[in-house]
This record gives sequence, structure tokens and C-alpha cells, in this order.
Amino acid sequence: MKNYFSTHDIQNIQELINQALELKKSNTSLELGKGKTLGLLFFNPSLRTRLSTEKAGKLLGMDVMTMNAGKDGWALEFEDGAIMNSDKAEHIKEAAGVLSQYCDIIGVRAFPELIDRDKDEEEQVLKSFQKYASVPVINLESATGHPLQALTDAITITELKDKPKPKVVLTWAPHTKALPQSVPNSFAEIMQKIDVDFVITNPKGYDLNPKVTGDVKVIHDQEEALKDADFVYVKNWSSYENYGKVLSTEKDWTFNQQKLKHTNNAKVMHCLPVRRNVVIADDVLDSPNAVVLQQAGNRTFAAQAVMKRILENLD
Ligand SMILES: NCCC[C@H](NC(=O)CCC(=O)O)C(=O)O
Ligand SMILES: NC(=O)OP(=O)(O)O
Repeated sequence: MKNYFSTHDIQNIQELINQALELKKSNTSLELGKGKTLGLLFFNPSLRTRLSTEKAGKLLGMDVMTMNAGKDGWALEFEDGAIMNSDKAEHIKEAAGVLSQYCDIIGVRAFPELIDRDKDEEEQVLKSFQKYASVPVINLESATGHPLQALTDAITITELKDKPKPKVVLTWAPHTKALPQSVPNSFAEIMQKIDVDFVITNPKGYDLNPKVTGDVKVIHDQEEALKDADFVYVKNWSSYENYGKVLSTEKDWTFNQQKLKHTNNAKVMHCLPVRRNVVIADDVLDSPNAVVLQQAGNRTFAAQAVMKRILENLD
């Protein structure tokens, strides 16, 4: 693996999941990353991604440097040929080039602005880092995807499933803020790569990018979709059609015990952070059905498996 930009960079998903589960079991610190440096750049807040990726780097023997680039770094210019006489102090060409002097792998988090769909879909920040860095770049959640989260989710479903082909439902839930489609996009992508019966449910107006969902069944009746689900992945996202808009905050889509009754005693997942009693009710999050902590725990092994692949490719 050269870069990890999206789940499409995974060549053999089953192999990568198995690798992550082996790393989880043996918990050995490998020598592979010795003398190598991982640099993590955050243009947005993070708890899990930052700490699990740092931990994964350390478990691989790497040195790790993290920077809140959005807050502490120079404002970056991304336009080629820009006359930089305004608020941007540093061009991505130098920033990515300099980072490549210090780091062997670079991770970048850059959320969408959720204003201009075409602009967000260009993935200017991640793509520019890839273009101007001379070392591999990992996506730590970008405008349209969160592939380390998706790999974690596939690992968690694999280790918890009790039948060969479980039913997995991705359900929209309300939120007051406009959130990216990154998490549901990558989750939908990866669910199409593993052996599950996958269904998406959301209110009308919240259908995800059809290029991402492909042939996946989208049901607008949540109760119908939840029937017999073995796993329910709860997540809010803003509208794709009416780009970046919060069309409704329909409380009756909040995932609670009453919803859980329609399922096959499903395991309930969320990428976190989760707004309690808005997205998922306490009666579910505090129940044994919630597997969100185990899911977050697996972030370390997903990052470790991905960076192991990249390190093996470096020499
Ligand atoms: N990295 C995991 C989720 C990040 C982001 N959530 C958020 O911004 C939640 C913020 C809030 O609840 O105020 C998202 O949905 O993509
Ligand atoms: N799930 C996730 O990516 O969490 P953070 O935003 O805290 O990194």
C-alpha cells in the first residue's frame, strides 16, 4: 500500500481485517517502524483518531509527532500560482515538502466546508498533501471519507458476528449541526466489500451520494429497515442533495430501546463522539447492545494494520 486515501486503496480486505485481529491478539511491538517518524496533522478536533493512530505508530516502533495544524500552523495556500499577499503565509508545496523531510508517513485530517459540493469532492487538502509530499499520506477523515474508521467498523463486525452473513443497517439519526457524509460514505463503501446483507435507512432528502451507495438498498422507513438487523450503525449526516443542509432534526429517528426491539437484538455501533439522547438514547448506549467502546478500541489495530502495509512497502 502506498497511500491510504480511501477504502478503495485496500487490495484484500479480508487479509487486512485478519492482520488487524492478529495484531490485537498478539499486541507485539514490531521493529518495522524503528527509526521512522509518523507525523499527524489535524485541521479539526479529534480524540480517537489522534490517540489511536499515535498509539498504533508507537506499537510499530515509530516516533510520532502530532500538530494541531488548523490552530498552531501557518494558514496554508493551496492554489497554484497564487499571489500570496493576503492571509495565507505558507504554500502547500513547501509545507508538504518540508514535512516529508521530517516524516516517513504523514496523516492528515481535513473536514469539508459543506458549502460547495464540487469543491469538497475535489478533496483539495488531502490530494494536495499527496501531490506535494514525497512520503505516503494517510486520510484521518477528509471531506468525503473516513477510511480508518470504516476499516475499524469492518473489523468490529467481523469479530462480533455470530453468523456468516449478518444483516447490517446504517441508520441516519438527528443532530442539530451539519455534519460531513465522510463516515457514512466510507462505511457504505466497506460494507460493499465484505460479506454482509447491507441496508441504509434515512429520511427522504438525506440519500447519500449514489456513486457511493451503488446498488445498496435505501429504505426510507426506518422501522422496516431495522427488521432482523444484527448490527445497527447509527450516524447523522447532512443532506447530500441539498448539500450541507440540515433539512430536519426529526426526533423520531433517535435510536432508542423501542427501535432496538425491531432488530435481532442488534449490536449498536457509532464512530463517536455521539450526542446522547439526540443521536442515540441513554437506554441503548448504557445497554449491553452498545459496542461503541470496543469499536473505538479497534481504531488502534486498524491504524496499525494499515501503517504496517505502508511500512512494508517503504523499503
Ligand atoms: N470523526 C468522527 C466524527 C466527526 C464528525 N462529527 C462531529 O463533528 C460531531 C460534532 C458535534 O457533535 O458537535 C463527523 O460526523 O464526521
Ligand atoms: N471516530 C473518530 O474519528 O473520532 P475522533 O473525531 O475523536 O477522532
